[in-house]
Amino acid sequence: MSTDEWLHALAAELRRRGVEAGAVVAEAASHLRESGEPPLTVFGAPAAYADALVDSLRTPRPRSHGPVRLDVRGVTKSYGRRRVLTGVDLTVRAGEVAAIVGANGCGKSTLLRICAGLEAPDAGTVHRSGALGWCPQAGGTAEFLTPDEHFTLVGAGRGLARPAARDAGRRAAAGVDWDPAGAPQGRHLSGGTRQKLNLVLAGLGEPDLMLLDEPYQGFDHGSYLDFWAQVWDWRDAGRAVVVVTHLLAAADRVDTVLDLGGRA
Ligand SMILES: Nc1ncnc2c1ncn2[C@@H]1O[C@H](COP(=O)(O)OP(=O)(O)OP(=O)(O)O)[C@@H](O)[C@H]1O
Repeated sequence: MSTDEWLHALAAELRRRGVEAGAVVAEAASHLRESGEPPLTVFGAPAAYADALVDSLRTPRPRSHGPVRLDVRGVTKSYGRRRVLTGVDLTVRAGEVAAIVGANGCGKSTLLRICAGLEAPDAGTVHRSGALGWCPQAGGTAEFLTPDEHFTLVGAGRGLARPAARDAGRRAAAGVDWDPAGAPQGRHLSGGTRQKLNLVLAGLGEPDLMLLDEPYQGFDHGSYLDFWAQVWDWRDAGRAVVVVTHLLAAADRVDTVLDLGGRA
């Protein structure tokens, strides 16, 4: 069965089960592109994978009773005449993971930037508590600094001495299958490796609230799985994590799915 045939079959199986197929199929397609492996090896038969997805969407996890780290109320945002967000609410507590999902252009990154305080909403409020870790979708690294220099610089801002920052950065990098020791300046890193650097920087100093905008772009399949393992570890350590993602396959394990729907 070719990848296209498998994806069509998955879409049909999901629709048959009453699940909106678009985002899930796009996610599966992106995995398959990255992994280069046959769909039957990665996901198994379309019907069985659709069953597993539907089951996972029905399994609620007990909610955390930790303190609220992010509270978004009635956030509305327009660019010119174009309304991007309308009355968005989101609450994330310590020990919880929230996923922000939706079609390309529906406002996921805009919402995350507003949550990070990088942009102001037209209406509504955002309250954060605790230290913030931020991983943008792209950019965020310096062309002329090595990874170790990034760790030192960002670590200093978070109260870490130089050796502690470097060790923490290298340890976190190993968690996504990357060894940054002796790595070249940012401008010479591949796109996926730059994203690994961004992700490691977001987690430096163990911030209470992590805002991650599709942080796994360019990761190979193994690093992508490592990323989610890292997210569950952060959650279990009591951190609040918000991930912008197309990856509804992780919906069984996140505490909140905020679906911003179709294109704004
Ligand atoms: N600074 C800006 N000025 C004008 N329009 C903007 C600005 N930032 C975003 N937009 C528009 O707002 C809409 C939402 O963009 P946003 O990047 O938040 O979507 P998204 O859901 O994150 O998309 P994707 O899944 O492709 O990353 C898009 O139409 C985008 O072109």
